[in-house]
Amino acid sequence: MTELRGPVRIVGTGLIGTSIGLALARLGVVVELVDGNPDNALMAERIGAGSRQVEIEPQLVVVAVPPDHVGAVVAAQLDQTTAVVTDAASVKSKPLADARKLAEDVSRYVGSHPMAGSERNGPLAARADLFDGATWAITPHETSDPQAVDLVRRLAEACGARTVEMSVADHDLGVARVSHLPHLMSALAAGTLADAPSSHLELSGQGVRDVTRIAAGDPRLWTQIVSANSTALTGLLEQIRGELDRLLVALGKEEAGEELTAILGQGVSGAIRVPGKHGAPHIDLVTVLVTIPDRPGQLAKLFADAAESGANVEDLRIDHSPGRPVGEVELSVKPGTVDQLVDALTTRGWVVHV
Ligand SMILES: NC(=O)C1=CN([C@@H]2O[C@H](COP(=O)(O)OP(=O)(O)OC[C@H]3O[C@@H](n4cnc5c(N)ncnc54)[C@H](O)[C@@H]3O)[C@@H](O)[C@H]2O)C=CC1
Ligand SMILES: O=C(O)C(=O)Cc1ccc(O)cc1
Repeated sequence: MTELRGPVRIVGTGLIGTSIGLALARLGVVVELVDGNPDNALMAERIGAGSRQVEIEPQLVVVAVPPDHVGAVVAAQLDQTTAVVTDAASVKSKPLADARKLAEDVSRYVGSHPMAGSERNGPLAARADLFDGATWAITPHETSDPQAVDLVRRLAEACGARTVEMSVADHDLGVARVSHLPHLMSALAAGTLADAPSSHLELSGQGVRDVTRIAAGDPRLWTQIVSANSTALTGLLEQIRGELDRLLVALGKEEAGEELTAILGQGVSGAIRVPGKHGAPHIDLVTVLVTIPDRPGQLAKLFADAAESGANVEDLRIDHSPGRPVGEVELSVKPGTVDQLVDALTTRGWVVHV
């Protein structure tokens, strides 16, 4: 096994690069920060992700720049160092093809992709715990050196992630389904709100927030991501176009109940296959709804009371609309622990619904 000793050079100190730096800093690994925009490297240094000047040669270089630039930066780093080089781009075929055009030998390069991020960008959006419990894909190519693959796996683990190894092509098909298509659907749904009357937007609840959150991602970055994965996306979008036509026909019928139920049922079948947190299989959780007065300190009290119950809160959602005197907190717990949570909260005066 190859040990991750560092230094690790990060090229591209935005959301992902700076988060990797912060995660490695937790372990005391020496991190060098490089960015085409000096302000971003300075900001990343100031928030503790590493240092802009490191005298020792890197053991590993992580390229965390937008996909169109990855191949060139990877090739330059292979040329300038003797380090293993990886990248974090959301697509894997194009960076590899670009790097191969520019570098003679790409055996020290192994692509990778942390499956965690945010709709925000830049170093100020970075978090040390961004990858804790997340999946991180490692995508060796035909000539990747096995020791380089090992070192990249070590990087992902050091950042708190669990790794899955897959081919470059399979990765790009997979992310088209679980990341890029959902992003485009979110953008289309959110786009219809751009000119909506504010009286309609005032009706917004958690559902529309869930569906539109990722649409706020940087359009320039996402243009590069979806363009680089256009073949896989085209197939999926054609499938969706067929389903949209089926939906329109069903909605146009007077007695369309069964057809609509079938389409919505297919959605349920897909939704329950999305794995739960930490890559674990999906388990049915029970949601306990707690009404919470809009006063300082109430959330802290609720969490303390929930902890007293001994039930582990697996997921949490806060639905709070400004101007309303109360908000609602959803605590998701395993079915076996619902009663103890409800009892403990009710005894302590909370208004609880299951
Ligand atoms: N945003 C997300 O949630 C996720 C993004 N990724 C991938 O990570 C990579 C970085 O994305 P973000 O951190 O979100 O972007 P970002 O916009 O926050 O950061 C990108 C950084 O790269 C720098 N940069 C651009 N071109 C450069 C070059 N040629 N040389 C040196 N620095 C350069 C920019 O100045 C910026 O600081 C992308 O390839 C993206 O596909 C992967 C997982 C999640
Ligand atoms: O914001 C989220 O929930 C994401 O899923 C972020 C994300 C964006 C791009 C990726 O390549 C991987 C993850």
